[in-house]
Amino acid sequence: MATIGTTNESAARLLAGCSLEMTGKDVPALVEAEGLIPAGTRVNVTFLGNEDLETRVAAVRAVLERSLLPVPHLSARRLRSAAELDEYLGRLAEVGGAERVFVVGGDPAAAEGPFDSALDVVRSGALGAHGVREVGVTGYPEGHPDIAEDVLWAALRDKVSEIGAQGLQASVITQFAFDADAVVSWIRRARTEGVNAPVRVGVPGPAGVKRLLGFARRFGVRSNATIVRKYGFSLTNLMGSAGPDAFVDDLAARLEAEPGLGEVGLHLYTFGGVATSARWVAERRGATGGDAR
Ligand SMILES: NC(=O)C1=CN([C@@H]2O[C@H](COP(=O)(O)OP(=O)(O)OC[C@H]3O[C@@H](n4cnc5c(N)ncnc54)[C@H](O)[C@@H]3O)[C@@H](O)[C@H]2O)C=CC1
Ligand SMILES: Nc1nc(=O)c2c([nH]1)NC[C@@H]1CN(c3ccc(C(=O)N[C@@H](CCC(=O)O)C(=O)O)cc3)CN21
Repeated sequence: MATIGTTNESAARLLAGCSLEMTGKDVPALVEAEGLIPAGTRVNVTFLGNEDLETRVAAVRAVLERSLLPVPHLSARRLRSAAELDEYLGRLAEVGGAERVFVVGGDPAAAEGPFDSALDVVRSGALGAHGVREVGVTGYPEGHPDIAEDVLWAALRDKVSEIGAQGLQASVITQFAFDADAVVSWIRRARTEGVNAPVRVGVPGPAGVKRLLGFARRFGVRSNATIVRKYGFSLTNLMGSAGPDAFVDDLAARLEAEPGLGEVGLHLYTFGGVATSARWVAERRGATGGDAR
């Protein structure tokens, strides 16, 4: 059927440019995934509270050594001083991994240093000074448990316009979600808010159902029974694992039915399963006929 064929093509396109995410502890998994991840793939490196600067830099180097593009995260509230921001960006520039960063506010309820929000980090001017050219920021298709909707939209507009004013390229990665409909509505709203930066839709890679629902609870991501069943979870088998197959097909079909949403891609939160996610993308691309770049 023609419609299915076309949808498969757009799913393949989403998967072909898909970015991944890893923590400092995932370097062995990245090594295991060697050969499965196409050169030029963006790999985000998280900024967890329980990892230090050299662990993060080592992960960025591991990404670079595999001809992949590192996107190190900076967590505004976790930075204890402007000097710490400078030191990390300096180390990233030294190893050749400072071109792209992703800036988040950070989960701590209060700032541990001078930066209360991602915008504060952008405004410091430190990014461009260290050679950053692309700055990613967050998006929340289903809202944030502790931040009001109007505050989130104002923050997004302000960040994207400040990044542009500094001559840098803005992009958005959304918090993971299980409901493609909510995601598409959010992108539509972003465009009407004047946010025209490329959006990467965040979705969990294949992982254990219990683990995924645990992370969803921890980060305040909506996961009611209807939505998660549609996503592909089996709630009667919590020991099983679930992948985003249905979500990606659904998203691809919706994007195709609604051209004019601008540049939209995919981002996989791997939650400790970099190799599993890389294998899943490789298999799905094969299955849907997507070509390697
Ligand atoms: N979406 C993602 O992939 C990730 C999201 N986060 C979390 O998202 C939250 C906000 O980060 P951004 O979206 O970059 O917002 P942001 O830094 O652009 O801030 C937006 C507004 O919310 C306030 N804010 C920032 N962090 C907050 C927090 N933890 N609790 C309450 N208010 C906060 C800021 O002062 C500002 O007014 C943080 O909790 C952050 O840790 C953290 C890591 C990854
Ligand atoms: N609000 C919010 N805060 C975040 O920190 C966050 C989000 N949202 N959205 C998704 C991304 C992905 N995040 C993460 C966080 C931790 C691991 C992780 O593997 N952590 C462990 C294992 C913990 C466990 O198994 O429970 C670790 O080794 O630290 C992976 C992705 C952080 N992210």
